[in-house]
Amino acid sequence: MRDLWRILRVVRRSLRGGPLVGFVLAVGLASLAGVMAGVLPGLVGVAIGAIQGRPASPSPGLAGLFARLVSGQSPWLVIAATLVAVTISVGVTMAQSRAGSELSAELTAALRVELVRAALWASPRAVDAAGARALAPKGGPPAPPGVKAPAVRGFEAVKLVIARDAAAVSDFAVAVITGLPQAIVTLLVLAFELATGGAWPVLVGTALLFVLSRVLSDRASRRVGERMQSMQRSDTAVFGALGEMLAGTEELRLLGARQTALTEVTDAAHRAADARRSFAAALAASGQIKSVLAAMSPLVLLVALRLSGRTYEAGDIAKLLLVTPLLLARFEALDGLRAGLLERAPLLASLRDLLSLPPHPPEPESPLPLAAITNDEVVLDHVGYRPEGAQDDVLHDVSLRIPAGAVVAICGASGSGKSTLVRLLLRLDDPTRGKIEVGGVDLTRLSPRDLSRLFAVLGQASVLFERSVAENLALGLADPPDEAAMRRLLARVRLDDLAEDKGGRGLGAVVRKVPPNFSGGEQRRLLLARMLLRDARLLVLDEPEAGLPGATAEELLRSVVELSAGRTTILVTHAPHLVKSTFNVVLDKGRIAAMGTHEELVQSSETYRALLSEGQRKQAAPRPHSLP
Ligand SMILES: Nc1ncnc2c1ncn2[C@@H]1O[C@H](COP(=O)(O)OP(=O)(O)OP(=O)(O)O)[C@@H](O)[C@H]1O
Repeated sequence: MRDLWRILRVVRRSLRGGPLVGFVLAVGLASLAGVMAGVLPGLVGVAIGAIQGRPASPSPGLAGLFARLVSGQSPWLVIAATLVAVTISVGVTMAQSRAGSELSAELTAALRVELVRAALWASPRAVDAAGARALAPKGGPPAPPGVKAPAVRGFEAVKLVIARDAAAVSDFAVAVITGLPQAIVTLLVLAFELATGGAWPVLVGTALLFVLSRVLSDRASRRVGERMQSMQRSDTAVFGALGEMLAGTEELRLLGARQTALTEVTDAAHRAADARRSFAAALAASGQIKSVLAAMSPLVLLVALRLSGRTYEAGDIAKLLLVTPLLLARFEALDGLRAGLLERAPLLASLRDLLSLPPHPPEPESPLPLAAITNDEVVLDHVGYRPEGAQDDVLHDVSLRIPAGAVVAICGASGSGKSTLVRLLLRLDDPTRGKIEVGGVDLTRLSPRDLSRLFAVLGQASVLFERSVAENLALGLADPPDEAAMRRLLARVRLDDLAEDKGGRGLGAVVRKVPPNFSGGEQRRLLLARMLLRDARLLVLDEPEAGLPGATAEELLRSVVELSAGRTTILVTHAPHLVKSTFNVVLDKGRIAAMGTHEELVQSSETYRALLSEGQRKQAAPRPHSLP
């Protein structure tokens, strides 16, 4: 229950309009519907008594008040009054159900917004881990055989939590918010009516019948909960498999692995179907126990009447016959909420877990404005980094000063720590030791939202989104640049066709990934244009030439150096000799092995020479020119 309230509290800020109005309306109508439901059997009993010409004995309850009001009136008038009351009751119930649905829709939307906010602001590593935790079995039965290793599917689980579980939790929250007052109010009204009418044994008998039903169906309810968890894990496996397959359709075709993929998805889908069937069977079994006991309720009524030792009129008996299943249903409703909380405990915990992920990087207590950085010199001061759970440091005691306006190339063999260094600089991860400063300001003193204004980035994982070229270029900019500025920049990165709308492609062309409609080189140039369009003070590029053939890579790197002139630029590259930067830093196994200009390093650094010969060997790889 605590999890549920905590989730609702977080969601409050994303509710549109006056969040209280929806809650008050839903709870108010639910309570009113509860009163009406409790009163109706008594009113029907009065009407039946009136038809028989034997008015019910007026008791102090609401039905008694009604009986006094209609006493001596014609039976038809009493029936008409009862019909009006029934109609009002139906109207209230419909309005309550509508208010509940609206509240549920609003809550679902707000919960999804908050979950997405949490996932976007938290560290991706933490989000992935939260997703993996959501998939881990929590005391239930083991996942169905064939369900994929959950640890690698954290993000898939997060997608499902946001898309599916948010709706399930919202529906349940509304059921609690409205169901609780409704059931309690009805029970109170009925208890009052029965007690004041002297029929309290009916209340006691029904309560005992409910306890019996609870004992018998407890095991069945637990089984429902376990099967539900199992079904959800199998669904996640199908969802994960589908996402992976659809993103890799071309790859699967080229590898000749389509049939394997289909078999895997078929397997997962069938296991999900089995889990669903098994859940449905458990649900039906638990429902049957309840319906058998509900069918026995008239028997309980007769025994209770016999015990009370009084004689009852037909109207009273009719009223009590209506009351017993109603009582039972309200006891069940209350218990259903309790069982629902138990069944949904893992779901609620996953949601709470995700919602309480702290933003990363955290907001400093007293952030310094960007203007506090008066020059763009970058200093790494004894920086070390060990990823969480790793045995060794990936970076060891790295100290480096990059003067303002310099273009510095960071090079080194694969795995030497180049990308890690860039991640620390951008605060995607934080150093485990040492600090990084720009213009004398420790990066941790800046507000995270200022980081995207300080750095413009072209990373290894930079992607274009499936939207127009213009939208891709303007993504994240508070003031979208005008068309002329975009065209000028496209021309500068040598995307003349796009700049001039040639060949049917221009700023409005939509980028597609599968199958791609932009070449690898064009995509990199677009990313370069996107980076340069930002009015950031420092440029950071992590292997912008990655995956491009030699000539294209060389041309791209030359564009980078030419276009970044004047701004402090940190460029991770495997081809430092192509950059002609003033300064190169050579990393080796997480340490700085050498620093200097290209000429100096060629003379002094064995590691650098090895890198160059490796890079040149790749470039000089023989190509077939013509067939004999
Ligand atoms: N989260 C992590 N857990 C464990 N090891 C990690 C983690 N992140 C990085 N590493 C390790 O740190 C080392 C440096 O990785 P990094 O990506 O920085 O290398 P790189 O120089 O950029 O390599 P490449 O040129 O191939 O991109 C690698 O050995 C990598 O396996």
